[in-house]
Amino acid sequence: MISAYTGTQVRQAEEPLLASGLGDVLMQRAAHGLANAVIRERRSRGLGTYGASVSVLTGKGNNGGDGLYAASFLAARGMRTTAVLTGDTAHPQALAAFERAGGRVHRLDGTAPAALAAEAARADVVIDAVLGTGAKGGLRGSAAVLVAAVAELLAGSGGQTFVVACDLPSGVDADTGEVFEPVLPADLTVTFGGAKNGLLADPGADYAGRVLVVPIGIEEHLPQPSVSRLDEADLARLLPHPARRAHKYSRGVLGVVAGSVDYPGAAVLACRGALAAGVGMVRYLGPPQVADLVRQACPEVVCSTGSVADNRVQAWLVGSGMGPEHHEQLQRARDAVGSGLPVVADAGALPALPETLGPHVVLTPHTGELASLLQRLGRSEDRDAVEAGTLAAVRRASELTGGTVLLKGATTLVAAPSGDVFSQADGTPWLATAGSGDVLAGVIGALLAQAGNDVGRFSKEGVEPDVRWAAIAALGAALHGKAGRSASDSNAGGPVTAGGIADSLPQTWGKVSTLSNSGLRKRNSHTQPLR
Ligand SMILES: NC(=O)C1=CN([C@@H]2O[C@H](COP(=O)(O)OP(=O)(O)OC[C@H]3O[C@@H](n4cnc5c(N)ncnc54)[C@H](O)[C@@H]3O)[C@@H](O)[C@H]2O)[C@@H](O)CC1
Ligand SMILES: [K+]
Repeated sequence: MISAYTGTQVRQAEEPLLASGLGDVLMQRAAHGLANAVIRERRSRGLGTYGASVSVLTGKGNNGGDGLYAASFLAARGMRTTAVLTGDTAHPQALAAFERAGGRVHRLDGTAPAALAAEAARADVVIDAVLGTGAKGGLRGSAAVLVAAVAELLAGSGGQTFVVACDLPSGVDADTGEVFEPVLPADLTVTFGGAKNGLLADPGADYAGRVLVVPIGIEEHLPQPSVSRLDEADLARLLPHPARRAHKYSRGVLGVVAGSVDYPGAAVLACRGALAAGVGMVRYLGPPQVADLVRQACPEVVCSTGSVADNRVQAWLVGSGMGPEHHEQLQRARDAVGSGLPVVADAGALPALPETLGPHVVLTPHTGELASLLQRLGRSEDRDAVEAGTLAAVRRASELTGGTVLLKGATTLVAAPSGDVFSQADGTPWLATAGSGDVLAGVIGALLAQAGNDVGRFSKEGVEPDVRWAAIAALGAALHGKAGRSASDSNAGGPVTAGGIADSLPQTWGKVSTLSNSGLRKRNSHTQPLR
């Protein structure tokens, strides 16, 4: 499990060490981690450090101090280092160490930002160490002009310069993932002590590149994380496996109320997603024409045109491929939610549900649907507002409905009403294809049917009973993302179809579930790139 924290949580964890006079030690550990990441990155590209150039954009706080110390370590490896001081002051000890190591200093104050930006953009490595967790808002004044100019020059340069964000890209809010432009997009973010929430939520994640967590000795003082990401070791432990004497009913039966005469394909894709995600059996309920199509595409599915009450299942999937005019299907969706069983509610079902739900009801909106949901609940957020602050929006929807809310996107966020959030970014942009969401609903439905009652499986991993629904949805998002990536890989990195995602699911499941748990557990996420 990869854990993320707010800036305040990290600063509070640092306090006991700062009180014992270890502030400079912590900073040097962070700086070592950053410098080592730069060296490793160059090595992985077949490049050395001697003679290569580094430019550090430096703020006046501790983030700038990290950057200056890191550059002084890199100078000791033979790199040519330049610092651009954006503030009127800089961390005194770190600046002294930087100058002792032979670094050149430019002061933004009094120098044209354009000239400094041009020099910085010619460097082999740019370290963004202007703002860290102490930032209030984004870059301002000449620092903003400098960073915007560097970003523009690098965007047009063909990607020769490697950009590393120190702790987080300056202008990304550590707590929320909101972005205050301009922000220099990083290839790699090296973050200290624990990941920051803003690196695991869009739009902040768009600017972070790969994220590497460097331990600095504060970890035992950190509280429960507010945002977590399941890694492959978690998937290996949490995905259910059939017992030796399992039968199709004990393995979980999923009822599917999806598709309509207008969108019959959604029913097929939801069923294919569910079948490929290990469920014991799928029962489909819907209009006769759709049921015929489902039977032809998936002979494994038991189809009927009956009611929810007549079907014995462990979980329901409702809503994919349904609109407000499909009254009979919507009534089935409401009945499924009324049954008290776990439900994944997608697309057309979202506007038709009661306002108050339980955490066992997993809603799966995209950003537009989440904005509509929030507006129905009396909030003013539109789609742009949701996109600008995905973490806050998904938490708010979960808090207001009492349901578990999964927001689909490049980063998929799943919020439990307790405020716990899972963030998964396992996929590829090729997953943004018609029908992909129907397959995802199928996967989550299948997992709810198989593992919804297995409280112990999740509590062993420290997941509270009411949060397990969010963990199951996050498992589904991870599996779906990895299957999409694998489908694209088998197409040499090319496009995938929703059906292709479903086809890749069993092999993806097999691969992650046979990973050696113990081996992965030892490779703790703290030193692993998050993506
Ligand atoms: N506290 C510690 O012991 C450690 C902190 N670390 C680093 O320290 C950072 C936090 O340091 P700080 O609390 O000094 O905070 P920052 O380095 O983020 O900067 C805060 C400084 O910038 C100013 N500032 C705030 N918002 C601004 C804005 N929008 N434009 C311009 N200036 C602005 C503030 O007045 C303050 O002087 C972390 O991100 C991390 O990089 C690491 O060295 C590890 C140890
Ligand atoms: K930074």
